[in-house]
Amino acid sequence: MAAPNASSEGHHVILSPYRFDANELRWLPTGEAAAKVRMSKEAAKNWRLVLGNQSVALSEIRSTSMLSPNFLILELVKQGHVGLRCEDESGLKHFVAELSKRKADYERFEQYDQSSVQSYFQYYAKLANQQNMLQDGVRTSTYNRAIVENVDDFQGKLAMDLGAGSGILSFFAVQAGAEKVYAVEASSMGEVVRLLADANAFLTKKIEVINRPVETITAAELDGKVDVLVSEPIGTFLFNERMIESYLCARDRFLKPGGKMFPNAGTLCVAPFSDSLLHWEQANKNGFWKNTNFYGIDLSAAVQRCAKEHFRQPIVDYINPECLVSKAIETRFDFMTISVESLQKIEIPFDFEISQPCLVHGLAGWFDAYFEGSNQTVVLSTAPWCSGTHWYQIRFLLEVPLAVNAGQHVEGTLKMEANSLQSYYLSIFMRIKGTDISSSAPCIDLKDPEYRFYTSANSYCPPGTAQAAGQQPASPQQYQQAHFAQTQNILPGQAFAAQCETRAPWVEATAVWGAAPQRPETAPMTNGFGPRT
Ligand SMILES: C[S@@+](CC[C@H](N)C(=O)[O-])C[C@H]1O[C@@H](n2cnc3c(N)ncnc32)[C@H](O)[C@@H]1O
Repeated sequence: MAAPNASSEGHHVILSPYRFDANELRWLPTGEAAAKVRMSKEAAKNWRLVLGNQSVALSEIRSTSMLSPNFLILELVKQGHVGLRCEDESGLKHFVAELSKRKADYERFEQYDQSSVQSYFQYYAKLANQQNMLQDGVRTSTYNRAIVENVDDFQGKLAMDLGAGSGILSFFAVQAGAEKVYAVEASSMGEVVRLLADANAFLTKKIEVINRPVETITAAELDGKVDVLVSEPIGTFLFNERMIESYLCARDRFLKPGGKMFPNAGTLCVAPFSDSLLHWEQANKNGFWKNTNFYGIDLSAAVQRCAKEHFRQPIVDYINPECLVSKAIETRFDFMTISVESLQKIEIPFDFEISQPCLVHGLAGWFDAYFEGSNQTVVLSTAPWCSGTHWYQIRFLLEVPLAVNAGQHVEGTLKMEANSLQSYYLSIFMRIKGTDISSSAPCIDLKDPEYRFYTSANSYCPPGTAQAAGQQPASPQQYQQAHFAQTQNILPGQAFAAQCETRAPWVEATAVWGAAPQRPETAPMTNGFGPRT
């Protein structure tokens, strides 16, 4: 489909090829070459319809159907550009400003790479993938508590469940006393919500399924604004999938003033970590490309590129809390107030005091989600010291680690930039405070993580967490021993390069701690949107 176009040429606004409802300034990204223009007869006097180089005042158009005394409905079925022209330039400016605001909502999925959108909804259309989320006991039970234990926010209320999936949060809302729940689901999983609701007598009349992206719903389709919005729009490192933007869009358009959001806030947490084994694993993944005689071809020219490729990948697995070498910093995002625009570029400055002499190999991250209800606050935490979830934790690696002594500070910034793959590119800059010794990770691709929990026998398994098939946790004690053997003689600010040669022996020793890696029984399913596995 062609890129959306709403350019202003003089007094013309050209809209192509979207269906367009001028009265509500509503865009439907259907790709149909037809336009629907709806506005009051009064407003229509000032507007002209432009088709190619012909234009006609809306009020003069005869081939219209009158749906109500107040609205003029015009259906155009011709191919090509369809537009409006206003005689009054200030009116046009106002129109264009409003249009741009509304356009952002309706084009949410148009702005993305379409193959990304397609695989995204295909993924969620499968029961197996909904089941994975439902069976994340920490996630589902926390949502359950947050909803059913905040009865005052649901009793007799009108609710919306954005991204209903199998419908579970809609059903919890009814259990908490909601009068009616709009279960909004863009994928064909909407059919399952209906199926399950009709199979459970207490749900059937209380659930209304809207099987479309929330961005395409109009207020007129609802009984009114809702009292409470529930959603699980959370991807890896909170923001992968960019579904929180749809959550904010639903808030702006459908939540009553003073209404509640479940969750109402999220915190992103980052802390520096030291994990030489992980770094070594990644640094050595380019081994194949060192081959100088692969069927007579020297592959080694690709070695550097291969290393960069692996360091661009965030590592998703559980983190042994002992790897963290400073207290985490938390950045709170208040879903009740933040804007979609504020999520396009996120910057997290940091200044960590390092607790022990170590190599800092990068930044570890996780998130918490808050449900601050009228009856009680419930927190869904994915921190390394909490029970594991399907989000695990995440680590962003520095290709060249920093050697830091206890008490030194590491300062810098984590930057996140939204991209058209419904995800983010991240960059990290870290410097030992008061020195010019720094390291950076310039382009990390949040959409393309390595699910190390499934690929490395060295991946950590927190107590009480079911291991992936074939996984053995590395011993934290042995790990720490080896780690400190490597790092105890580091001078303040000494660059890592000098340490490289001393690394291999103990890493080899640690590599045999676990059982030999085996393929997990079920290979992780992924659409590239985080460990929904
Ligand atoms: C993470 S799943 C959560 C499913 C379910 N609420 C649960 O907690 O088990 C997110 C769901 O939101 C749907 N979704 C994502 N963006 C959407 C949008 N803009 N409008 C409607 N549904 C959306 C996806 O298809 C997916 O089923």
